[in-house]
Amino acid sequence: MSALISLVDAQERLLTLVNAADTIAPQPVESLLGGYLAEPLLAARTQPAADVSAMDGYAVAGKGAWKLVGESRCGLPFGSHLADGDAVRISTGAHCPAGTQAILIQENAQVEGEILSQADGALVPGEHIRREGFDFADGDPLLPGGTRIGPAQIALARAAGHGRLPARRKPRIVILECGDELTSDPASCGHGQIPASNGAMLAAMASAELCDIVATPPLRDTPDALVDALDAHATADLLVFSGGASVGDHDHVRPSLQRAGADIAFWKVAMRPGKPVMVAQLGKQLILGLPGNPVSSFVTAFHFMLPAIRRLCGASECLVRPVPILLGRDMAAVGGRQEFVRAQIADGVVTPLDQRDSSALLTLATANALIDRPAHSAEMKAGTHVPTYPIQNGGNA
Ligand SMILES: Nc1nc2c(c(=O)[nH]1)N[C@H]1C(S)=C(S)[C@@H](COP(=O)(O)OP(=O)(O)OC[C@H]3O[C@@H](n4cnc5c(N)ncnc54)[C@H](O)[C@@H]3O)O[C@H]1N2
Ligand code: MOO
Repeated sequence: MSALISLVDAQERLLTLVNAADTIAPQPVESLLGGYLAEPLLAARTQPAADVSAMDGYAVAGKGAWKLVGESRCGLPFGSHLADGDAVRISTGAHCPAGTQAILIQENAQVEGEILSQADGALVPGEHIRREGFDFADGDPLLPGGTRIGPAQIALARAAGHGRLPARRKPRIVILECGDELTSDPASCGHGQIPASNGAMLAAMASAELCDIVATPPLRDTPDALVDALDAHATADLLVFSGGASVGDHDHVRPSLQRAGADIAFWKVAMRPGKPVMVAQLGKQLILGLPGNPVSSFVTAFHFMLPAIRRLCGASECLVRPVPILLGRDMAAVGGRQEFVRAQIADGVVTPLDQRDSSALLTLATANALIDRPAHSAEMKAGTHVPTYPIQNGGNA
């Protein structure tokens, strides 16, 4: 039970334990920002619904000069067709009347009274015309289920005729931080106490996903407090413990879970920081035990809590993939635990930060990336590409 497993095996194991939450009644598309499509998105209309102009100018039929016979505006299409020698004033996005052969852009046009002629440029048949359905047609499959819903997906869904979409119940995530030393009010720490900071950090990380988050006041380091917390939150989809994950006299999370009848899927992963991370199941409930050191909590939340929440929310891609970025400084060889090194990306180069202690929050808050150094990997020279996870961690963006 206490042998270290690799991160990749641990994540695979975790994701086999989690199912997406049930689907519920369709919800307004705008309310699904940050969620995932519960079903594939199909077009319920054709876009554009007719041939439309891509430029402001004139829709013309035949060779010029032309007689101006009307106007086609957005929302008010010209009601008739163009005969040879006819033209209509047209706006960007307006329907091209039947019979339109080309769009004469207004910069190249000359109008005298009702007569339009070409003053400049070339008139290419079909140019500046967006054909009916070139973006998508009614019934087309647009996006697969499990796609993340961001601003562009919201716009696409609406353009495709959907004001509401099937949705999933928001999973309920409860965050529990354990430690006799923790105080809720950072401004009033007694002797031997420190401000509780992991719970707020984990809740902030989880808030990137469309879930209901309950952050509780710090728990005492006692088995009774843990058992009471398990009872109190029995209906949550995911319980996230921070602290009490290791082997000390006051680390009660794993033994308390075992006593409560939970199955421990794994405890201890070959990673640094974050080794004592634990995943368990109690009935249908998933339980994560994250190590208390703040940077260990952050890194294990990044690799376990967020993927688990994404799976509950119905994501098809739950794991973030690292991107190769040019290394700014040599890095030493790595031992038996995969390392995640706080780093800064600037001007396309990633530079590791010196402080590696897993309690050092300042370095975490200064970092905008984690460099991924696989276990047993050799020394890396500056100028080579290193797998890197950009992290949402404040900053200017
Ligand atoms: N003999 C061993 N000792 C330790 C081992 C080990 O293998 N053998 N593992 C070390 C590693 S690695 C880590 S990481 C830590 C994890 O410890 P716990 O999960 O049991 O965490 P705690 O002991 O409760 O706390 C550790 C540290 O973090 C501070 N902390 C805890 N919770 C919070 C919070 N919510 N907000 C802010 N800070 C918090 C706590 O005060 C401690 O300083 O174990 C090593 N030990
Ligand atoms: O997570 Mo401990 O992760 O090595 O300080």
